Amino acid sequence: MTEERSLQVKSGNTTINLTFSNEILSIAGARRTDIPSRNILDVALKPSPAGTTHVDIQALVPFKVNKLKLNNFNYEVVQSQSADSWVEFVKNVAYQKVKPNKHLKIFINPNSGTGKAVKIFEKEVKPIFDAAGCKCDIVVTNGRDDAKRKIIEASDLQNYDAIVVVSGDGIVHEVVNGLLSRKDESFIKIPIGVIPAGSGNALNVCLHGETINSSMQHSALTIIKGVPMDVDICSITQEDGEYFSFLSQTYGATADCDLRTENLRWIGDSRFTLGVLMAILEGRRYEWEMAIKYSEKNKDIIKQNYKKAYAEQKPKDVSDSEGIVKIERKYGSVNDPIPKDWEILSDDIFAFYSGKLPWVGKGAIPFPCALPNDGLMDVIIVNRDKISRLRAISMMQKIAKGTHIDLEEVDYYKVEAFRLTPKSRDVGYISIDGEK
Ligand SMILES: Nc1ncnc2c1ncn2[C@@H]1O[C@H](COP(=O)(O)OP(=O)(O)OP(=O)(O)O)[C@@H](O)[C@H]1O
Repeated sequence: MTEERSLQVKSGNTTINLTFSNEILSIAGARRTDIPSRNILDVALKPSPAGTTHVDIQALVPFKVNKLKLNNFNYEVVQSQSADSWVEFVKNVAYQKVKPNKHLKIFINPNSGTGKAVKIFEKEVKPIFDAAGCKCDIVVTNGRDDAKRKIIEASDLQNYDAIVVVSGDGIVHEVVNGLLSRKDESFIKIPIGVIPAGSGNALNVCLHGETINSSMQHSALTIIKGVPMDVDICSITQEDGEYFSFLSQTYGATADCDLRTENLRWIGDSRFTLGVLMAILEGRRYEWEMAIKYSEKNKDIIKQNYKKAYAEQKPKDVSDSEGIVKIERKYGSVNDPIPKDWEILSDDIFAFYSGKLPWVGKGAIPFPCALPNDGLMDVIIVNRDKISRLRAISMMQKIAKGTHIDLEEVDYYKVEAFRLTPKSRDVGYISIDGEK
């Protein structure tokens, strides 16, 4: 319970008490009551030329279903001597756990999703960052790897409180890879925030859930007031070097549904569904060899462990977060011999999907037991000869709710590492975080 403070202000012809108690800003007698305090962005005092003092409150208030709207409240203050301390008090409570007035490095991909990222940022997001007193340094990316290159080359990263991407997961992937490719690992502690302007926006769905996934205002608020959390990053070696992945690694129909439908970008996220349907109807078969180090193979145990870990999760204080402090590479590289305790799989598959986070997009939660920092990857393997076309369609529908893992044709594992070798380079893509 926070200390009671009130400020007498005029609203039209009535005098009202602005109070801030019990983490609720209530405006007694005014139009609006019970505005959650966490949505207050900024409070300021403004002396008018005539000598009266006004208090300006900018707040994100609930609007329609699952939306927020930026509102300005302006009141004339009756007792101006208590106004300063009231404003200070409200600011302190509204930004209890996070730094106010953040300095943000922002990357906008103008070609993300349906190509509206710049407009979305200018109209829906920038006014919120401005209201919260954030300083925005904006880069509009000019092509593949531009964001990655700029992160590697930046000499001023220490000046920023967060890196924000206005894009899909592709620019998040580039930022992660840029940070981890820097020589000075100290800067990789910077939190990454996301405004979902792409087609899949998996990271944003994982942060906000599916219902408010498309609310730019919620995403902006998370950047302003969210507490950073730790997420494992996977290290991947291919013949041409090392990559880092925060989201997923996939081969088979699950990779093709994204990478073989790039030309259908204009239809939005339905292209992924269409892509899997095409793979099922064509009866695609993917030949491979897989060496895998399991951590847990039993689905029931995986589910129980997940429930336990989830129940024990506690909100963390911002100061607890260490960010990415050190890269611990446990399993050598692609040219090393396969360790003895790994198992080898070689039956043809329909899909292999490995992930660090539950959702890979709206309506697709392939890894319902994923924990962002358990040091393990969740893996699905669908054997080509065990699943019929009909069951493959049923599996696809069940992925929307994460119940596909109960199908007997679907293997669901927790793994520490794997090595994937497609038999032919002509069949199918390998996709890392949705990138080729
Ligand atoms: N100016 C640009 N023109 C074309 N492509 C760009 C540009 N800037 C960045 N890119 C590339 O666009 C690719 C896709 O970007 P992004 O992930 O933002 O959108 P998306 O694919 O629609 O969303 P999602 O990854 O969530 O499906 C990235 O690989 C990125 O490197």
